[in-house]
Amino acid sequence: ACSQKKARNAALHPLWQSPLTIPGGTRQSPINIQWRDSVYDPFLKPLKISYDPTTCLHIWNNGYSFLVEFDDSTDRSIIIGGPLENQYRLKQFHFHWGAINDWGSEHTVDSKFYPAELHLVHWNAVEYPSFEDAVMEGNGLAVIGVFLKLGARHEGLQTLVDALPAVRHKDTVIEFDVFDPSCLIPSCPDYWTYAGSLTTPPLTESVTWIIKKKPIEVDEDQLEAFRMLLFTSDGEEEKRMVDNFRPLQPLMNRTVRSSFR
Ligand SMILES: N=Nc1ccc(S(N)(=O)=O)cc1
Ligand SMILES: [Zn+2]
Repeated sequence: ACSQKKARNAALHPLWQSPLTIPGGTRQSPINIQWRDSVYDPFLKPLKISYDPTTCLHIWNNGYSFLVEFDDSTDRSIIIGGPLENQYRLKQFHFHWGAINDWGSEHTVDSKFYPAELHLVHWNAVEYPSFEDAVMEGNGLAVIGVFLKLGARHEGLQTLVDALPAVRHKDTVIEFDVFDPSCLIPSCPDYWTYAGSLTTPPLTESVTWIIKKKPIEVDEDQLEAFRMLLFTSDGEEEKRMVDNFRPLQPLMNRTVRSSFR
């Protein structure tokens, strides 16, 4: 059994091989969201999202996902309201997905996996001078999670999908100068929120998670386009970029709040 575990572990991408628990972690992510255990909080405000599409910079493959990065030197693309004390600046968004449609998301709802999950990463530029500083603070980051489900083709996502062949290998980048990520966020205002962490190293417990209740629909070809990306650099033995999600973490002493009854 031990040698089997070693073999299975060796099959994992280096990022997820290390014992993925941080000592003393009490608010790790992702978690299963048990709908019936979430607590409606009438004081939660609607989340206000205002992105400036011209703050979009580039897409790059960083070896564990593909990231669309934004110019976060000003407050042009921000979110405010919801569970947040002040406004947070958009820095990047990325996805997590599976090798097949049965899994791929990081969070689950009533133990159901979605084939993929979008993360829009924001940082508290009101209280901290940089993203790197905010990553170390309990209220430093706010990440909006959006589930992707198999269905109709998503026209807004397609502009991203068309660019993916250009970032197939790790550490490749392509300029991407106008994109409004709000087209990837469901119009339904309902969300769950809880205190959590980054789901990849440094795994710091600095994230206010805002998980949208409604998924967006994407089609099979669009999911397949994610799966043709590679973890590996040009010239290395190819390893398909799939199953780049962290295992579920214990809820411990946390309550998931809902913005809806
Ligand atoms: N180092 N930056 C990171 C930003 C966001 C995430 S996640 N997957 O929690 O949104 C992980 C790492
Ligand atoms: Zn993520």
